Amino acid sequence: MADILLENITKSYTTRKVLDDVCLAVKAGDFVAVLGPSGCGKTTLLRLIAGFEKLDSGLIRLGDVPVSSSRFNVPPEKRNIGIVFQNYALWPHMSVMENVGYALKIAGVGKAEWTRRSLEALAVVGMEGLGERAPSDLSGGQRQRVALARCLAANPTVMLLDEPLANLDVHLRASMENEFVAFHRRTGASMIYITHDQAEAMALADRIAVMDAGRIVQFAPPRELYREPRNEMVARFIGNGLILPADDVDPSLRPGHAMVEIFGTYHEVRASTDQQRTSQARVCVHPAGLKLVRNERAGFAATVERVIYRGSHNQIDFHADAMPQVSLTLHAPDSEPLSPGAAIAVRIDDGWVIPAAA
Ligand SMILES: Nc1ncnc2c1ncn2[C@@H]1O[C@H](COP(=O)(O)OP(=O)(O)OP(=O)(O)O)[C@@H](O)[C@H]1O
Repeated sequence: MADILLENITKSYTTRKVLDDVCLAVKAGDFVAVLGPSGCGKTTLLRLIAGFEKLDSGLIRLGDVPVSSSRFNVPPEKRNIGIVFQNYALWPHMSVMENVGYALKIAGVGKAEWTRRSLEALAVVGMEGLGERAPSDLSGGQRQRVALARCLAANPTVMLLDEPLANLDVHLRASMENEFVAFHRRTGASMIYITHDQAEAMALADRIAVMDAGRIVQFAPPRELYREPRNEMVARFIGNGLILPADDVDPSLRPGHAMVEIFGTYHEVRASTDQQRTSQARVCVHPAGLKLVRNERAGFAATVERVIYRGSHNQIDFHADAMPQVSLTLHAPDSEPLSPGAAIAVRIDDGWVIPAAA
């Protein structure tokens, strides 16, 4: 395992800046997800770490070794990095065993040794007995397992995964998620996992770097991103965050909290300990933090738009009467009979004042 350190990385294609002063420190053995919308620069970041692209400025270190700068670029095969791509990148003319053992073979490892390590790696990913098959005779999930076994056999200190589950169906995705976690535990490799699926990132990673337009906006554990998003982009991207306008933000009540006025009623929400008193702010709430209340003075007035039965709860889509153009959502027990058009009152049980831009 190795630390991965990115210092002030900048990369442009022609005149377009794709990565803009990116800094990231991944501790040895950490599982980090890089999450962001399409085109924000995730794959470019990964290709720079792997050594497939040269950076314009900044420095990348793997462990203690500087591997990329504007002046030098250690080639990919000298970085001891394992890579798993979305399209598996298996060689179609080779058997499963040959695919898994190929890197060891060309590195000069003897046949007995590469066969032993390949068999062991295949067993770890539950593919024993399938070594003689051709990749074309495997399912998508099995191919991804072979790609994982290939990494495992090479025993890398750093693993990069670029949307490895994107081509798999929902059930396979869930079982492969477990596979990745087990793989990480077993190898202790530092892992960087690229995805645009926030649920996947939350399920897998110790920490998530949220990217937007070539920058890392926030790098934090999943819980912190969900509860304390640094800006509106992160708030909306993680856990279906909803943004509400707040007036009269008063943090004097107790540290880490603030009283805010939202749609004419007062609510206590969480806030940064250095939140200043201000006349206007934006508050992030999640469907789970909004509650129906019987006493209409205890919540803001709202109107039900749609009720969707979700088994464990009903999803209530509604709008605040003070802001009818924006649809909001809360979860209510199935015992609560509501129809579209019903007048309701909604209290904010949990919310977070988004810090003012620094
Ligand atoms: N070789 C290239 N030449 C020119 N532009 C490129 C090249 N590779 C990527 N880009 C552009 O750089 C930007 C970032 O691309 P990148 O693939 O890193 O984004 P991404 O976040 O991985 O997106 P996605 O989730 O869609 O894969 C995009 O606007 C893309 O069009």
